[in-house]
Amino acid sequence: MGNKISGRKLADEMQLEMAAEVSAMTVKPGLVVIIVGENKASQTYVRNKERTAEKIGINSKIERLPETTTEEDLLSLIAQYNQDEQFHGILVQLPLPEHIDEQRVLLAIDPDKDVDGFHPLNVGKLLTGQPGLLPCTPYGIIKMLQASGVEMAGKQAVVVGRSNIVGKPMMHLLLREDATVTVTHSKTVNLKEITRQADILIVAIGRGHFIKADHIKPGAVVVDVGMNHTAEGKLIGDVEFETAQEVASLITPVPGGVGPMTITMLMEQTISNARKKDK
Ligand SMILES: Nc1nc2c(c(=O)[nH]1)N[C@@H](CN(C=O)c1ccc(C(=O)N[C@@H](CCC(=O)O)C(=O)O)cc1)CN2
Repeated sequence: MGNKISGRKLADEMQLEMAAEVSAMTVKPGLVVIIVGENKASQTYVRNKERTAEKIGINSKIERLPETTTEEDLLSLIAQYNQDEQFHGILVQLPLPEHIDEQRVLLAIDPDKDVDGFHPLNVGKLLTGQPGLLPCTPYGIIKMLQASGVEMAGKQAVVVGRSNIVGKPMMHLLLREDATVTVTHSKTVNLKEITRQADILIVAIGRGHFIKADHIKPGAVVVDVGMNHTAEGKLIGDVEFETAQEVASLITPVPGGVGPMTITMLMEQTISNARKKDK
């Protein structure tokens, strides 16, 4: 078995449609991305966001701040962009340096401009089933599953990982699609017994090749959110792709799976915010 879901291909298609939509808008969507420090992976992701925004016709501004930036300085920059009507989306790249309180920073972003969906108000809306801005990685995964014709209603979905960015919001989005959801994590006992029940297995545990073929029920749909670098510098997922694709009916690769969709959903939410201001 084994059939790759290309997030890259779907992302390219969606971005083309977005570019056409933006060119017809009277308000140019604006996105500001704030990055603090020199984290190499974060620098790459931010560059990719800038390139994608440019391709679509979104006005993007990158605020690159030094590692030594104080929490107060970061908060006052966010307050400035909260007031700036040119920007419909504000994103603070994570992780932040240790001396900055991440929750305080996320709380400072205007919830209506929180295109990352991390503000507690948007998290609460997701939890209570109200429309709101969504975390981009789980939102992108739902889009990929829908585009691939994967039925979620009534299916057993297992999420491996309980982060605020992926695992927890993924659980709520799958529930919204009427899946039956189990969330597992690093302290789960008998993990393999649980993952082998999954019709849909979402893996976001942050450990390279943690999930092997024998964790997977034959015919399951497997989504790999992992992004790990080997000692040789190779990018690998949380799932051992080569063996897993023999068992899965559909599987996302790393790279080229979930990652490009994360950036695409960020652009989608920025455009959708700008559309509210469009005549
Ligand atoms: N404020 C946020 N911070 C972080 C988020 C987020 O959604 N919001 N998610 C991750 C990083 N991330 C986006 O910011 C992200 C990671 C990876 C990719 C991606 O396209 N990856 C490529 C491979 C890239 C490479 O070669 O290294 C792929 O999978 O094909 C996009 C976005 C943590 N921080």
